[in-house]
This record gives sequence, C-alpha cells and structure tokens, in this order.
Amino acid sequence: MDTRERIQELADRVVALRDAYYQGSPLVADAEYDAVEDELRALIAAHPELAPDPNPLDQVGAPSVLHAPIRHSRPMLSLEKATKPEQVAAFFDRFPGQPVVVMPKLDGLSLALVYEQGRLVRAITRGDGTTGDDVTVLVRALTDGIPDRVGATGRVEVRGEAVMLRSTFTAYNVAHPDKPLINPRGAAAGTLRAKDPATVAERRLVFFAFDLDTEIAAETAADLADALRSLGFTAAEMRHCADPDAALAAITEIEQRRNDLDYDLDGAVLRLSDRDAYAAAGTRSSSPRGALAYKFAAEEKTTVLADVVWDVGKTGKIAPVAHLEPVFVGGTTVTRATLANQEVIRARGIRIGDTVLVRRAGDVIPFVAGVLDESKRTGAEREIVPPSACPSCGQPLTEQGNSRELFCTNVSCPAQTVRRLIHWASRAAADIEAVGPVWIERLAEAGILENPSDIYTLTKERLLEFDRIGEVSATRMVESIDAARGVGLRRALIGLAIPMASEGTATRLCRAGFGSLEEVADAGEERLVAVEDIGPKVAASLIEHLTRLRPEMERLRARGVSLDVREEDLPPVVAADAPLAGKTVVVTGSINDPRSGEKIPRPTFQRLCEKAGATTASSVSASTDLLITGADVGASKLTKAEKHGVEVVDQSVIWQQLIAAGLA
Ligand SMILES: NC(=O)c1ccc[n+]([C@@H]2O[C@H](COP(=O)([O-])OP(=O)(O)OC[C@H]3O[C@@H](n4cnc5c(N)ncnc54)[C@H](O)[C@@H]3O)[C@@H](O)[C@H]2O)c1
Repeated sequence: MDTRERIQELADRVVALRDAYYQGSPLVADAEYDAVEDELRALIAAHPELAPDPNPLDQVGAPSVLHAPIRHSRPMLSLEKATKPEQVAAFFDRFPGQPVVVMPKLDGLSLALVYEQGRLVRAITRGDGTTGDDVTVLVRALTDGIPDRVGATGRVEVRGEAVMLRSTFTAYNVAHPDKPLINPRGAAAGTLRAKDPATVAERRLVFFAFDLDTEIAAETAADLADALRSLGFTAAEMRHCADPDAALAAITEIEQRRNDLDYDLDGAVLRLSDRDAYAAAGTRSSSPRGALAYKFAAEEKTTVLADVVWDVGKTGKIAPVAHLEPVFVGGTTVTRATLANQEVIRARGIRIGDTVLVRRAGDVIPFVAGVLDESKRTGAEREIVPPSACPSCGQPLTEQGNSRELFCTNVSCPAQTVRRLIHWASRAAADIEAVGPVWIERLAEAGILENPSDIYTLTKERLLEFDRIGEVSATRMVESIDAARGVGLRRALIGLAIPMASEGTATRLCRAGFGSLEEVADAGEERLVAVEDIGPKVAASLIEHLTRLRPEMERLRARGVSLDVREEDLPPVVAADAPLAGKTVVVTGSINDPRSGEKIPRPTFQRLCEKAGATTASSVSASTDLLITGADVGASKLTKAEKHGVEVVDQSVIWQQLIAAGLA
C-alpha cells in the first residue's frame, strides 16, 4: 500500500473510531485509538502534501447530538500530546523565559459553565469544540462542585472537567451487575447524555475547574487557582515550574500519586502561567499553542481472553478468573483479571476468545470491563460455562444472591482448606510472617495442615523432612509461629474467614465489649444484633460457624493461641484534654507527615486522630465536626461539608496539634 492510501485508511479509521466513541460505544481502548492518530500524524508530518481534506486531526470531539447545541464564546480545544521528556524541554524552548504551570490532567469530560450576574445560566459540553450540548439541567442535578451562585457580577465563564469518582463507579457496578459501566470517563459522558436526571441519580459527577474567563480574571495561573477557589470551585492543583527539570519532577510526582486518588488521571497538563503570554501564543486548528498534555501509561487496554478458570475462595465462593494474553496496563503486565460473577459475564456478553477491555486503575485488582467490538468475533469464541460442581472437591454448588454467585458449602473442601490456612497466616490475621502460601500449600497437600491450630504443632524436625528446606529456614518458620501466638479476638475473628463477617464486624464486636471468641460464640442473636451494623444475617453466620468451630477454638487455646480481646483491639484511652476529644472527624485526600514529607496511609492517620480523642467516620454528615483535608481533595466531600456547615481544616493544623500533644 502506498503512503497516500495508508493515510486515507488511517484517516477513515480515525473518523469511524471517533464516531463510535463519541456516541458512547467505543470500539477500541484509548491507547489503540491514540496509536492510529499518532501514525497518521507522523505520516502527514513527513508528507504534508498528502494531508487528507478535511483532516480529522484538525477536528475536535464530535458534533452535539442530543440536547440544544450552543455556540461557545471561544473554542473548546483538544491538547497537543507528549510522552517524552524531550517534548517537555522543547515546549519550554518555544517560550524562552516563560514560567509554566503543571496540573493533573483529569480524565472526564470538559464543561463550560456560564454565570451571569452571579447565577449559573448554562452548562455546555465541548461538542465539536465550536458548539456543544446544553446540559444545564443534568449538571445542576448531578454534579458536585458547581456552585449555583458565585460572588461576581457580569459574565463569568469557568471551564473544567466533570469526572465520575472511582468509588462512585465501583459502587454503581456492585449495585447494578446486570448493567455495569465500562469505565468512569465513559460513564461520566453517558450521565450527561441522559434524558432525565432521575434515571441516573446514582451516577453523580464531581467538577474540577482549570480555566476562567472574566474581567476579574487573575494575571497568572497561580492566581487563577485562587480566583477559581474564591468563586467556590475546587481548582485543579497548579504548580509553578521555571524550567523543564522542575516540570518533569512535577509530572513524575503527579504520576506517582495517581493511584491514591479517587479519580482517573490520564496525564499532566503544562500551560504557560502568564495569561497574556498564553493568549498571545494563539491556537492551532485543534489545540492551543501555549499548553501541552503529557500522557501517562494507559490504565485500559484490550487483549484476548484466553480462558476462564473457576477459583475456590476461603469462604467457598467460586469466582471466575480471566486468563489473558499478557498485556501491559496500569504500569504492569497483566495475565489474570477478575470477572466478578456469572451475572456480570452474562451482562457484559463476554466469551472465551473475545478481545476484551482490561482495566487496572489505582489499587483495584485488574478486571475485565467488557467486550468493545463484537464485530471482531470469528465464530470460534466459546461461551463461559459456570461449573455445576466444585472444581476442587466435586460437591454440587449452591447459588446465592441476585448476582447468582456460586458457593461450595463443603467445609472440608481441599481448596477452601488451603485458602483458609493462607488467610489465617496472613498479616491481617495471625501474621505468621515466615509461613507463606507456598509452604502452606505443600504442608496441606502432605496432610500435615488442615486447621489453623495445626500450624502451631509444626516442629523443626517435621519441616526438615521436606525437600528444599534448610536448618535456617526451618528455624525461622518455627520461631515465627511461636512469636505469633498472641492473635487476640479481632484478628482471630478475621482469620477464621466467617462468611459475611468483615474486618469491620470484628472491630465492632471488640469495641462492643466482647472479651473472647467463646463469648461471641455463646452470645446468641439478640446480643449480636444489638452491635452497630450487625444484622440478623451476619449474626446467623457468626453463630453457625463459631458453633462449628468450637473444637478448633479449644485446639487453638490448647496450643497457646490467645483468643481474648487485646489492647490493640480497643480504641485508645484518651485524656479529657486531648486535642480532638469528643469530635467526629472525616479524613479526606492524601496525607503526608509534614516532618518527613512521607505519605501516611489514611487508616494510620485516622488512628492518630482517634488517639487524640476523635471518632472517625468515612462520610460527611450533619454529625461530623471536622473535615480534615489532605492533598488532592475531591469536591464531593467539600460540597457536603459546606451543605452541613462542617468546619474544614487542613491536615497541617491537625499535625501541629498531634505533635504538640506528643501523639505523633
Ligand atoms: N477509544 C476510542 O475509540 C477513542 C476515539 C476517540 C477519542 N478517544 C480518546 O478521547 C481523547 C481525545 O480527546 P482529545 O484529543 O480532545 O484530548 P484529551 O481529551 O485527551 O485532552 C483534552 C482535554 O483534556 C481535558 N483536561 C483535563 N484536565 C485538564 C487541565 N488541567 N487543563 C486543560 N485541559 C484539561 C480537557 O477536557 C480537554 O478537553 C483521547 O484520550 C482519546 O484516546 C478514544
């Protein structure tokens, strides 16, 4: 094929892929689409005389389709893309002496919000960059972080990105396994295409502002962030960078924090910080010259679903695991992914042999989001058939719940036994550091381990009977088992993997005054359901399984394992003058110890707040006293805090108090 033909083929493909994408049913992952665009761009750059007319690369988005089209006051453009440090240096070289701001590139959909005399009059999507859809009604009903009124007169236009939080996306898919959303960005766009806000009420969005058009606009982008905040918006975080090294450091930092955020980022945006210089730089056909998007590794890719294997979990749940042709996604090579349950497989229409979209974003385990392009099927694809018997022990399975999850109820099923033992030894439970999954499997296969209590009978001599183990390792394992006898009530409850009883259940039982595992087993339904968040189903499961586990409790006790409540299981003792005494607090954003700059896991910081007398909660409500904010805070909690009149304090204030009280 000659170059002219190849260019035409690529241009046609770009148009076809865009059409499908902007109608809400993409045919390929973004990374694949970007590769087509990149090849086309490179060919046109090398042969400008062969550029197609019209050139799809000069166009932005797609024409508005659904609602009333509205003309933008100035075009809403795309951004020039970069993936290499040299391109960042070249951007600085184009504008000598001009400082640049670096900000996260949020992966949602852009909106223009028009305020007149302080009131929101219109919210408009990007559309084809010249005209967009009027989505004012939907935005008012469904988007957090967009004030109805701002303290400014005249005409004010704010631009930014509306995103669906990962937590909203996950919660929606858990609640609707029959019609799961593929990814947060597509879901956000779909939300703003709804005919009636009431039908998409669970699909809330959050708005982050990054641009402002008004006479009161600030001189520089740093002031721009302040100006946006003073109008009541959550502004994208903006850092000033004087040279390429500083910009690259800021980009790296944003990429490192990407996994800790509750929303998707697909890159970082560099932009001239001086407003006049930015305006003077002008625009190309589809992008401003004064900005650049540095793209991160894709969190979604397509690959072939090679097989589905049904895995038996510690509670007997039989879960489908996707075996994939290796694919580099979310920063690692993925060969396995979750498929949730048979209802999700049915709803997503997935078959073995299909080209599927795999998503790995944040701390979420990779999962198969769905099939994008069914027309790629060859006919050789096979249906995914759930097993009728347990793949490990062969016993018939039972179906539970609306998602028709499959369970093996045979408590002596070999696969379940191994999983339960591995779970017992894990850090969240008995924490037997030197006895890992591989050894547990070997020992269970040899018939030496069946119950957790058997672990505590292992001797060095016994271990040395196995191949590939030396004196040193055997000693280390036995010492590690010995050192881990102080399990206590909370971790024992977690370790026994009682169906429906979560870590939270274990914590609440300890805090409700239960002194030992036997006391929980004897409590009876009435006393159990009196504990916060424990309902009749969880109580029934606790009673059934702890009754069955009586002999095991006796064996654990006989082998010196503590099953009584321990100090670590209870809330810390707090002095009456502790800085946060009696306060209910919610912690949001990413937390850093100001002394070392080190990132602190949120639960660790919450524990520090508890030591200082606070009760911690996960969501903001009228009973919240303080919202403690770290870096990169989402707008939804802030909006709720405002609604309930909750005081918002920066983490630095709390750190000072904790340090002054000798608690941190
Ligand atoms: N899968 C497919 O078939 C397919 C087809 C077409 C397009 N796409 C995807 O759609 C996207 C194409 O969109 P695009 O070329 O307009 O670029 P883009 O969406 O990647 O970048 C431009 C957008 O970035 C957003 N943005 C986020 N944070 C920003 C910030 N801080 N400052 C300025 N802007 C910010 C703005 O909304 C702006 O419109 C690409 O990611 C592409 O992969 C996919």
